Amino acid sequence: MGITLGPNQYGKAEVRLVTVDREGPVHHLKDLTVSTSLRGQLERTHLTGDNADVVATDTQKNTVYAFAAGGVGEVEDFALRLAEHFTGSFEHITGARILISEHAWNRIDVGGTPHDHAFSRPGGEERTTAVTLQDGKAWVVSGLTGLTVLKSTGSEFHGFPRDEYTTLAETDDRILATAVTARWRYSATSGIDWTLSFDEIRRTLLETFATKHSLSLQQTLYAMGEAVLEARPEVAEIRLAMPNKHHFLVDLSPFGLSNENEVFHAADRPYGLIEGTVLRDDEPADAAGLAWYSLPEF
Ligand SMILES: O=c1[nH]c(=O)c2[nH]c(=O)[nH]c2[nH]1
Repeated sequence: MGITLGPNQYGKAEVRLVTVDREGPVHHLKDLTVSTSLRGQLERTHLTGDNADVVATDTQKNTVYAFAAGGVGEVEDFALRLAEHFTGSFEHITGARILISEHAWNRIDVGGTPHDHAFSRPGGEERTTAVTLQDGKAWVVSGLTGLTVLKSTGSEFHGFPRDEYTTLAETDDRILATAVTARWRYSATSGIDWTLSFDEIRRTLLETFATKHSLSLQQTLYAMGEAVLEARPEVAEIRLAMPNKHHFLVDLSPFGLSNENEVFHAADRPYGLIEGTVLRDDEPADAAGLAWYSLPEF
């Protein structure tokens, strides 16, 4: 019986990086969490403790900060620069996975004017990118998390099977709420206006959620993915994870009151978790190859 080392990677997780880009008195902030993971011929350190091939995670962290000098630019380009640096500079490092979450800051509005250098943090949404570079081939999977949305009508759920454990009432008018996590794989790694693409995909996701009359969250998920693929040719595939943030009608009958679809309990847990991939016919599901391998959440 032999024992061998299987797939492995290592790096610095969650490097917190804030940059201030000064355009005279007007400051531009970038607030990122960057995780680096390197892959390659790393048997020596695992099997014998010989660290000759190990780019220290401390070095990886320092590289992230050093590369931020002079400007981060778009997160996709920053991640590609880092991945190319690590794989290009160290012979035994043949692959890199760089994850970046970008935390938004909005300018504080002072008397109707956006302030030059004071910002506020909008709620929990993040823009994300995951760049994978392996043996010279790169993939970009970008996305967003924490995009919390709710529609107070335009959602039904009925026609599901009933057995002895089914208590859920059928409804033709319910609240539909979710916090969207979306990740999409780009078909190229250059020649794409990343921010424009992100903004348009986000807008398409929101508009479809708002306007598609929903018979299930699954149907809404598919419609959102389909709309993105129809609108954005640069996207090869999109994966969505959407928790069903249940809003249950409160039984007011003990108080002699009726509830005309008006008073709800916003439940925390458990929640339905609806996940799905929407693909192009001409892009087989496994075309992603290493793009998705060991990505958190998918
Ligand atoms: O949109 C829904 N999909 C489900 O699969 C489901 N299951 C459930 O209890 N409520 C809902 N709602």
